[in-house]
Amino acid sequence: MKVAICGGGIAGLSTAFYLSRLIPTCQIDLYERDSRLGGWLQSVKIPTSTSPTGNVLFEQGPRTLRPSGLAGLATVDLLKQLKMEKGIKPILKDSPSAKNKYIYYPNRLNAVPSSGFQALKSVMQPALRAVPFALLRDLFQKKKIDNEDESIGSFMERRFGKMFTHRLMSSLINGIYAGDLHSLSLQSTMFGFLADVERKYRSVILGMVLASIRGELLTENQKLLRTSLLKNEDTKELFKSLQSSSMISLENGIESIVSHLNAFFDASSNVKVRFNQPVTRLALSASNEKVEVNNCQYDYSVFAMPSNQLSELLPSPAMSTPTSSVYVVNLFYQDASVLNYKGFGYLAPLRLPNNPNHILGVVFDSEQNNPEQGTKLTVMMGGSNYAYDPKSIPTTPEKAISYAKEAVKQSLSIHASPDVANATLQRNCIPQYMVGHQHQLDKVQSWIDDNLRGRLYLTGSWYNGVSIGDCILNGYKTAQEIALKGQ
Ligand SMILES: Cc1cc2nc3c(=O)[nH]c(=O)nc-3n(C[C@H](O)[C@H](O)[C@H](O)COP(=O)(O)OP(=O)(O)OC[C@H]3O[C@@H](n4cnc5c(N)ncnc54)[C@H](O)[C@@H]3O)c2cc1C
Ligand SMILES: C=Cc1c2[nH]c(c1C)Cc1[nH]c(c(CCC(=O)O)c1C)Cc1[nH]c(c(C)c1CCC(=O)O)Cc1[nH]c(c(C)c1C=C)C2
Repeated sequence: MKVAICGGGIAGLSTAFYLSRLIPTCQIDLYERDSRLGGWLQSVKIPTSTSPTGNVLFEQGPRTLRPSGLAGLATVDLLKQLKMEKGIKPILKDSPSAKNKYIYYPNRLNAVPSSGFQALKSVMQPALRAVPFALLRDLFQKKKIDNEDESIGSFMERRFGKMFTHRLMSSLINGIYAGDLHSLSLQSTMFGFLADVERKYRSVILGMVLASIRGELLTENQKLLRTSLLKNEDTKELFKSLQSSSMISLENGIESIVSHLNAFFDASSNVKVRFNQPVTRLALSASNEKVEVNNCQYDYSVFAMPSNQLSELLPSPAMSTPTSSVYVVNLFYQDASVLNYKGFGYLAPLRLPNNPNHILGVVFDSEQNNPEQGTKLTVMMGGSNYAYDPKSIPTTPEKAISYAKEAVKQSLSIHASPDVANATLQRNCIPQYMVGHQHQLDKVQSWIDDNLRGRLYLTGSWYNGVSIGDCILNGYKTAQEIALKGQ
């Protein structure tokens, strides 16, 4: 069997890895248009004399992995298979970094409640005073009468009221999708399960408790994937040991996953990585028995590229997943005491007054991984605001760094200048699953089934889940489906 995997981000890489393990006789060609693998996984080490390690490790993209849930199980399995468990830096659930998340509103940090009791106390904070009333409101709200998809904002306002939605939920959506919760689909984002809970139980708060107790939060297919992943005793043991952690980071940076995968492919006889080879042609062969990628024929192909490539390569119905762009500014201070907060970081609500540079939030990186023994922050700017106001995109990295310094001065009272600063504009980096995303995806999938005889698989952040864990899980699932067909 021959398989082409199009795209060398974490989605394509994990698909290639699992397929190579499931079918050692399968010849796998992985096409990547760039000279590097990893896509948005971008860890950089910048030399500096201000750190005892001689450099400072910055994440220009993702930095944390979720070890819980089905996507978390797939992540842990991949880390175990790659023998990376020793490099895992767990962030324990009861640590300040996990418990302390903040909302910046209107001009101060508000600690997000991490327990029921704290939720009641949150009336004392401007950003969160609606929380207790929002939770009460949900208990008496009627449920939606139809099953149509709606925006996260519409759902949250209906269940929990406007203030809770604007101040807390819009911040959270900034911190995951860098998006506008009034445009994003409830059904297709990580909150999709809430629609099912409301349909079945009316109250979301009560329903989540009952659904979790009854094991209803996973579909039958997901339960099969979980059983399959847990068959590996080593994975099961590592997964169990990480359940006391809310997140994990990796000692040598998130991109170390890519280096381990690359080393695996170099050592394997059945995976060929085609660097600097963009996929420019994708079609069913004349015999209808093969799929052609560029000028080679394969039994199956896996599409792990941005959805805008779909309409360039196939006459399928459009899959126009919009995207948001984020300016990522990394700051390092040799002084470990410049930050007066312990926690994961803070997020800003969507329409924060006096936020001309569209600050989305700041990650307190040195709280999670601090070999440099200083203070490390990542300021993220833009998101949906850059789409509404493209002129606000900083025209140079220096400008972005000055905006980031202004933000940490205003929000964290950090007046010192950073010893090392790094700014990267990540254009079109986070897919925006708009209302109706799943309906669009279904149309494309049925076109592919009809016109490519099911020989093309879609995976990646553009389709069903933006987290690294979602991409790895879908890579595992896709490899299993191809292996099943190849039997
Ligand atoms: C700033 C930022 C912070 C994030 N933080 C987190 C986090 O903390 N935790 C988390 O779980 N997730 C996080 N994410 C999300 C996660 O990083 C991404 O969703 C995920 O990496 C996407 O992987 P992918 O393989 O689907 O796509 P991509 O990484 O986009 O990879 C696609 C690959 O396809 C290649 N390609 C494109 N077109 C072609 C072509 N025609 N031919 C050949 N190759 C092609 C590209 O060069 C690229 O290598 C973050 C994302 C960003 C941008
Ligand atoms: C300030 C902007 C952003 C921060 N992270 C991201 C943006 C745009 C991107 C991002 N972060 C996470 C994911 C994966 C989502 C998932 O499905 O797991 C993505 C795409 C991880 C994450 N970040 C926050 C949460 C609650 C999560 C998911 C759950 C988890 O892993 O625990 C919130 C959050 N993000 C940022 C900050 C500063 C912050 C909270 C204070 C940065």
